Amino acid sequence: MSSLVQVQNISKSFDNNAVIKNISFDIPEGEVICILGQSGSGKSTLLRMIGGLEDADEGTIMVDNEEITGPAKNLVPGYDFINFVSQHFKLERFRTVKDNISSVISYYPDEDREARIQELLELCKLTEKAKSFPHELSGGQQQRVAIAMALADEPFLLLMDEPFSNLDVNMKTEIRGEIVDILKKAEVTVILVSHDPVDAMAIADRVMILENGEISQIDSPKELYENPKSSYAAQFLGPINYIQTNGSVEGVRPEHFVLSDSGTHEGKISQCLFMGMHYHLSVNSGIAESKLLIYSKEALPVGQSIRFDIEKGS
Ligand SMILES: Nc1ncnc2c1ncn2[C@@H]1O[C@H](COP(=O)(O)OP(=O)(O)OP(=O)(O)O)[C@@H](O)[C@H]1O
Repeated sequence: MSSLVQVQNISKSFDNNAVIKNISFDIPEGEVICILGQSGSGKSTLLRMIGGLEDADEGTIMVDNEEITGPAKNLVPGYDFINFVSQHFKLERFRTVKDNISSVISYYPDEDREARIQELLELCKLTEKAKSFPHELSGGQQQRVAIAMALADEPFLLLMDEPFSNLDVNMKTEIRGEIVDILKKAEVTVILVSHDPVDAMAIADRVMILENGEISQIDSPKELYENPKSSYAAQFLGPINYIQTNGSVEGVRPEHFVLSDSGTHEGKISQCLFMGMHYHLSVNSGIAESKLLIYSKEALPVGQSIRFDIEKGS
């Protein structure tokens, strides 16, 4: 797979405050990559520079072999082959779903436009809603219209800035699945910015962890989750315990502790909390300085001694 996006030695400061610090990475064509980081880590700034909406101080950005430059060099910032979807997507209130999509490609010849609209309605599961107005749609359906509009003129690159942050938790889970489907079928290259690790793990082929304007790690979600290279990356993706083994410290996710009467390790429960899917046990153990977080299917009494093994999958 060839690289569609090449970012080389990009830096950006605002008021002498370095926000992006000498970042380089490539994105292969067709990949969905998620930039994950805390608030203020520079995610949106990086995305906006890739889209040509913000000037970089140093470095180069290439998309499909074309150099991307910001507003300082472009009278009309942005590029035809790069589209944005943000949490503040706007649908025209007095236009139907079909007309909203159609407005993006009004310059297509009639026949091509109609064919493309039908394709997008089908891809985004909106065929039944073609004649509906935005206020007649659920938040998830509106989100899908926004994505159909962003895909309408067949961009090479789709940039999504926190597209799910206005949706409630239940809706988000459903929409996440639908969006994964749409993006994969559309075969478009996507950069998604999020501060939610669940978005990243569910949607992305690769995840970039951005820490204070620097890349902390880029890997597949599974690799990042199982083998984080820093405690920042580790904690970002979910709870992790640090245990001492053979003189070194190792990170172990709670689900890798398996309770067993004949387990190798021992500990004492200091707290047991019901968390829905399982109980969270806080456990004092000689193998860790801090309390361990261990999952249990059943409630266990505080003060009880337990034994457990560490079982890491491949
Ligand atoms: N136009 C600007 N002028 C001055 N400072 C800015 C500007 N844009 C961003 N910043 C600053 O740059 C830093 C990074 O901002 P950015 O929006 O890229 O972070 P982020 O990781 O996307 O944060 P969030 O998740 O909160 O959106 C912040 O400290 C922000 O205040």
